Amino acid sequence: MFDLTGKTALVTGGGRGLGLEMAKALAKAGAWTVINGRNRQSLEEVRERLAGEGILVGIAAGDIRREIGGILTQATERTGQLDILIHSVGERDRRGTREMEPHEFAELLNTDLTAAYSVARAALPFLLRSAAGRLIFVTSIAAFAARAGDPAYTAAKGGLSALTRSLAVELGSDNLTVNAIAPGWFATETNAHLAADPALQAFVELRIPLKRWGRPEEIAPAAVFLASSGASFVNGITLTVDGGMTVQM
Ligand SMILES: NC(=O)c1ccc[n+]([C@@H]2O[C@H](COP(=O)([O-])OP(=O)(O)OC[C@H]3O[C@@H](n4cnc5c(N)ncnc54)[C@H](O)[C@@H]3O)[C@@H](O)[C@H]2O)c1
Ligand SMILES: O=C(O)[C@H](O)[C@@H](O)[C@H](O)[C@H](O)CO
Repeated sequence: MFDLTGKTALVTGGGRGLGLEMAKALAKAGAWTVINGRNRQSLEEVRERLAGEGILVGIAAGDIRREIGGILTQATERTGQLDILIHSVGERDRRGTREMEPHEFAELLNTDLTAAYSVARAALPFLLRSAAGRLIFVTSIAAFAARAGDPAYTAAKGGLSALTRSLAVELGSDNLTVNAIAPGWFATETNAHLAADPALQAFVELRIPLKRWGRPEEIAPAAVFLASSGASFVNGITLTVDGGMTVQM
């Protein structure tokens, strides 16, 4: 039910963090998996490291905001198909409303929301040719619950969850489903300084029912599930993986 043999997957932002964890899991489930990032050299290093662990992946270097055509060409080079697209790129710019100029707000929205639309649109011809195409966005619990002083990221992720519903309704079919994953607080590289901060630990214990940060690899099973035939009738959802943080009063 969760076997991805014969599928080809592209994970944007797959060179590190949650994207890398999801890519590894797709590859282990049998998909030919291609990781995207901006820096070819660092993708090559990741590829070599994974090969040492017995996980073989392809690479597709390029900036998703400008080079999606070339990224898709690289991603489909080997198999001529693309069945699963996990769009994990997401930048943060945590400046409050008093600090952030409108053009800076627009820039983050461009990276986190508009580019997601462009990536999805460019990949559509491939995904629709698949017997069971899977478009999966990576949003955030910021889509449902705001933290103070983070207007652009909050708006972008809220928009991305809405875009998930919109595309699921417009394009959903036996050939394509559109879903999202909303991670909560994960101790990824980007959050390492926060995860190591003892002052935040009390907050984590109070606010997250599991009383701890998510381990990066704990995001991966959600991706495998949504990508698999096991999720054939799941369309338009945002699957939250947050240790219960957003359901607690
Ligand atoms: N880490 C968390 O706790 C957390 C929580 C909620 C949501 N998320 C979301 O999950 C996703 C992954 O988060 P992460 O913490 O692993 O991120 P990260 O910053 O560690 O990794 C993102 C990767 O994307 C690449 N990237 C950035 N811009 C790009 C571009 N324009 N083109 C191509 N590649 C680009 C980066 O180089 C990096 O390798 C993001 O969308 C983020 O918003 C993360
Ligand atoms: O991408 C996100 O949505 C964020 O990374 C957060 O959810 C962090 O994990 C948290 O804010 C820790 O500071």
